[in-house]
Amino acid sequence: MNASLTAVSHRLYTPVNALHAHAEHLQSQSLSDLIGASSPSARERASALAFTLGSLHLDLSKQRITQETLSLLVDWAQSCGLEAKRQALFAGKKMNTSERRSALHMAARWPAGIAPPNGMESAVDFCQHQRLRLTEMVERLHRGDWFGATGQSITDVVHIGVGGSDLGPKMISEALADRPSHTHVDVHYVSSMDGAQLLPLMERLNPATTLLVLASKSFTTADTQFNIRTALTWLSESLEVDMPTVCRYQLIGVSSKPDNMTEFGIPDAHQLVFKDWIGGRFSLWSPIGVSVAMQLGMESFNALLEGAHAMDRHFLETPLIENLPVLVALVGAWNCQFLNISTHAVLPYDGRLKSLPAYLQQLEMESNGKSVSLDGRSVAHATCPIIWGDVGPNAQHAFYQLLHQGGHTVSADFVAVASREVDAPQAVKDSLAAQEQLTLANCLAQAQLFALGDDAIPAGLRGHMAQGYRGNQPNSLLLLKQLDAWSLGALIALYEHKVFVQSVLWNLNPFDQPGVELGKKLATTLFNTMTGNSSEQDLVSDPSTEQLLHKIGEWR
Ligand SMILES: O=P(O)(O)OC[C@H]1O[C@](O)(CO)[C@@H](O)[C@@H]1O
Repeated sequence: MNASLTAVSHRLYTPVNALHAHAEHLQSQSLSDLIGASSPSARERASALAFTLGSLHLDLSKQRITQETLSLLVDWAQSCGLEAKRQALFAGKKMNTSERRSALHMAARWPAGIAPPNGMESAVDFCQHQRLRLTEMVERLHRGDWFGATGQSITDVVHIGVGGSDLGPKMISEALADRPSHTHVDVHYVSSMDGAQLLPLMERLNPATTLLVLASKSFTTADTQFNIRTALTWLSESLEVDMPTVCRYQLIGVSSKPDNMTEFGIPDAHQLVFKDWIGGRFSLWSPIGVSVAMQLGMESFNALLEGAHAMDRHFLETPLIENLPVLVALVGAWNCQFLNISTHAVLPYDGRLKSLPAYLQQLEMESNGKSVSLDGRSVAHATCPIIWGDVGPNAQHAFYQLLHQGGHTVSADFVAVASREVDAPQAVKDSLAAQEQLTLANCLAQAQLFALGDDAIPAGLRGHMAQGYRGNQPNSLLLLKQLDAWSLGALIALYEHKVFVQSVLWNLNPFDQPGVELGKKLATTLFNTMTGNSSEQDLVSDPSTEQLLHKIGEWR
């Protein structure tokens, strides 16, 4: 019997107890012991923990795991019924139990001509119909056949949404902005409820050639409703046309509530619909991505969906031990639950991925930041870690000091791109190629230093360099061959399935967000108080808030 099993034999054997015992046993081994030059099996281990799918490469060799860890983790996943639940997800079973809904974002990227799994067929039909409508709208815009209320052709699109109706499309638009595209349309994103992002656009853009996209699954989110009201008022006032006319010509609606869109004055031909079985934070593949398609063109948008679909098939069909989203999820849960690492940094080594950390914050934390399990019990441990991060090379000059020598243990995902296609004169290309290599070298060096600490310092330099790098900070590398639409689609779908797998391990519903709703209700109450519309029950009772309301009132 091995050491971990000996330890667990004193307690009731469960996969979770076995993992705790294994974690205790591994405490004595640092990452240096596992991957350092002195470890005889380091090379073999590194190669066993590296996985490639198409243009995506995953390296888990700097995680605090052994083959035994992985096999215990897979046992745990199997004991949670992961294989059956994965099947149920794709078959459209109501995985979102609190809202009694399926979670079929995979249907939005299922290609025509490939039979979907049983149970997903009607969802795929619906999504393909909406994709045709979306394609028509995008092509009309790109042909220059979309005219504003005063007869001028549209040049700019302002996408107004928040949370899942903003973060995904915005992140993709930024990441792929330099891809060749034949469109002449500029896309801008507005989400902040205070109007701070909208104001400069209203100063800069031509109202006669600006199209608004109102992206809101629920069609009730105050942030979006207030932004759209200001933007429509701007168009109506500056063009001197009434509001219904502006809505008829210069507004597209994307929502799961077609009746609300109609009531708002959005003509049927300018409505795109997705169903409530696509969660907000999983919706960038649905018509919520229309602005991405408007910016990049349908070819790139379709390639994004194809990459995501390839990851869906891989997730659905591959054994757990070789399954990329499963492995990433298992390692994440291992760090969080068994090694007690409660924060996780997302560090893209490519400026085009600057919004990836914010996107993943919502995807992971809104999905699995929960402590009541599916059977209504309190979960006894922290679930999702705190996700945070920034563009890696810039962050090296900001918060890496703490990661290297501060007292916190942090896990990290490094995300890097191996090469970049640039259309520029040869000398500029050469110079940029050197920048790429410098960036990759920095990425690998930091990952090494996180893992090995002082042991990463070459012997010849040890005397000259400050010591005290703790190391032992586990990290993964996700390397894309290129930052193209296919690879990005596959990467994002990997993270989506990671979230699902972790929800199965922790027995959570990843598809609702009850905690967010209470905050919204409280804000409405305070808004009513501030605008003099409060009723008796709206009155704020705590003196701290009352005092602040008073101060704001004094200064406004
Ligand atoms: O698309 P909607 O309905 O406007 O919601 C926006 C966001 O608000 C939330 O409900 C809460 O932040 C998210 O889940 C959602 O993505």
